[in-house]
Amino acid sequence: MEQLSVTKAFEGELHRYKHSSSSTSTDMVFAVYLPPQAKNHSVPVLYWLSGLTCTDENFTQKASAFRMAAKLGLAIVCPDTSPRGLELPGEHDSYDFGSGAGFYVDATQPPWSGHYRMYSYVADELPELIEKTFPVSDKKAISGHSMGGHGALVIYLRNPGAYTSVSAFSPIVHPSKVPWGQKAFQNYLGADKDLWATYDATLLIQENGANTPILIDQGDSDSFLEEQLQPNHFEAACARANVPLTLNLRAGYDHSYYFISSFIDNHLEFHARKLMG
Ligand SMILES: N[C@@H](CCC(=O)N[C@@H](CS)C(=O)NCC(=O)O)C(=O)O
Repeated sequence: MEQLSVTKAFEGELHRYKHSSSSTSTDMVFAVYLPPQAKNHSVPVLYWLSGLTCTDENFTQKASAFRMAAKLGLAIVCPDTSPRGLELPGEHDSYDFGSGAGFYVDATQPPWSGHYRMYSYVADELPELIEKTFPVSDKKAISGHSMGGHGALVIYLRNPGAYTSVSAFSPIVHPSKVPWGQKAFQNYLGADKDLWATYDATLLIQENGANTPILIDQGDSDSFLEEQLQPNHFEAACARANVPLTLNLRAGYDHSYYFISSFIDNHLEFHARKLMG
């Protein structure tokens, strides 16, 4: 693992690393914020998954999360949103597919299947690496934004017991039914709708339920709300499956990190209560 930087913040440290990933067969970069408590004892971890066009740096630079993470004693791990350094055909042509848009799935279709395996990377490889490298406990939670909110919900729902809690900002809750998800799933997963369903939070919760309350924040002035996000699908599925959901519709907020930074403290406190309770 190559250390790219260490930066002091709120008495803790933000580290960035590059490592060779067995999931993606590429180098991957991730960031980890270690709160000051990590100098004395192991701390729980929140995994943050970002959205389309992002790297690890959108959250670390724009979410304003580290003051609260330092207060709560929470580490935060931010992976990238896709493999990098490849030149697959069409990979860099659009903002909502390919680089910056791995959709947290394990692709089955060539040419993506050899590298675009972000589900395995985030759900399996990265936590294993984090837990053996840093002063963290095996208590973990997961959250994310938009495509990353989709990733957080899916990884949480497919791995019962692995995460103490899940939350999301502006998540793509029903990717099989909206243009962003359909484009990604068609290209990464092919035509098999049963396979699509294993990466669709609304269908997963209908099928499997969940055993902890879920927190979602959504801005009502988000320009993607009607076409891509449609949290009402997830809300209805949670009600049918008897899963407690807090869906905060926030008046006037858009899709940006200004929205995330306005409510990130609530999400960190929500996770800390479960991780440390
Ligand atoms: N208008 C955006 C659409 C993509 C977008 O809004 N991405 C969200 C996640 S879905 C984001 O977090 N962008 C980076 C940022 O705001 O820092 C673009 O084309 O770059």
